[in-house]
Amino acid sequence: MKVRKALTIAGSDSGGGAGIQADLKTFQELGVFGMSALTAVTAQNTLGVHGVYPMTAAAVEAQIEAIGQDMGTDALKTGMLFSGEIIQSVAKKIEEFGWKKVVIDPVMVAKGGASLLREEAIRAMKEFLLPLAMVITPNIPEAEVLTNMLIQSIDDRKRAAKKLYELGVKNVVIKGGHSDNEETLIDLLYDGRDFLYFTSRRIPTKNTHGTGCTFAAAVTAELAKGQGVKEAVELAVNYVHAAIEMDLQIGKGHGPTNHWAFKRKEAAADAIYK
Ligand SMILES: Nc1ncnc2c1ncn2[C@@H]1O[C@H](COP(=O)(O)OP(=O)(O)O)[C@@H](O)[C@H]1O
Ligand SMILES: Cc1ncc(COP(=O)(O)OP(=O)(O)O)c(N)n1
Repeated sequence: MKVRKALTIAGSDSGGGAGIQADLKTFQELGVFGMSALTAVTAQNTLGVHGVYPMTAAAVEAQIEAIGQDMGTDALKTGMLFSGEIIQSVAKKIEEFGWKKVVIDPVMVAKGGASLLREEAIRAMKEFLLPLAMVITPNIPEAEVLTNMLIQSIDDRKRAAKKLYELGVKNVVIKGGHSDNEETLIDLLYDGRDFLYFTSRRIPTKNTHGTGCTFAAAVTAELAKGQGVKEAVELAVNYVHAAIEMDLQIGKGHGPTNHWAFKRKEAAADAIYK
């Protein structure tokens, strides 16, 4: 059996719901071997971010180098990158190792409002990282920052997706969690030619901490297994939906999602149809 590998380059969430913890749980659940390069440690729980302690760019490079020199990876994702300097180091290493299945989750702000990316880093992200992306997965506020646009309608989102594509990203997913529709959510995929709409029911819950990380990690895991972008995004939409639907009720604030849920749902469906 060939073991598929996926790398996350992201920050640590001590609360376990977002960041590298969410990524590694998702990789494991989807059957790929997870590896990590840490960009920052956050002291975080369901109530918010209480401290951010970035790694040096040299430490981030050394971790990626260690993985690239020995194990390699079938796909990678980036999450919290914190500074322009770290972004440049990450982009340099991705190019050096010639990695192509690159998923960029342009993490900027945590749910409670804490900044996870310095303002000066946005330019570096657009200049150095986005041209290397096979897939980018911004939420609506992140897409607004990256395109300098106000996004209120689906047509705005389509225009923003085209702008991001023009920056060199091969596939753009603008997620719909922050839209004002209380019934349904649309995650939109643009591949430079067609728009695809993944529609799901909005689940009324405050326990959505780490949904963005989990979504991008699921896309990465599927790409690592050899799936196409459309199939990977479709799986990610379903994976996150199950994780929100069967929430865990942990903590006093915005609780984490349930990374076991997707497999449990699949197992239950298998049992029914046996
Ligand atoms: N309340 C919800 N019910 C169902 N799906 C949701 C809900 N909130 C977010 N999602 C899904 O979670 C994923 C992440 O969405 P979004 O909230 O836009 O990103 P982020 O977590 O990065 O802010 C998307 O697939 C979105 O459709
Ligand atoms: C360490 C770390 N990385 C990323 C995030 C943001 O995660 P996201 O999935 O966008 O979830 P919310 O913060 O919006 O719940 C984070 N909080 N911490």
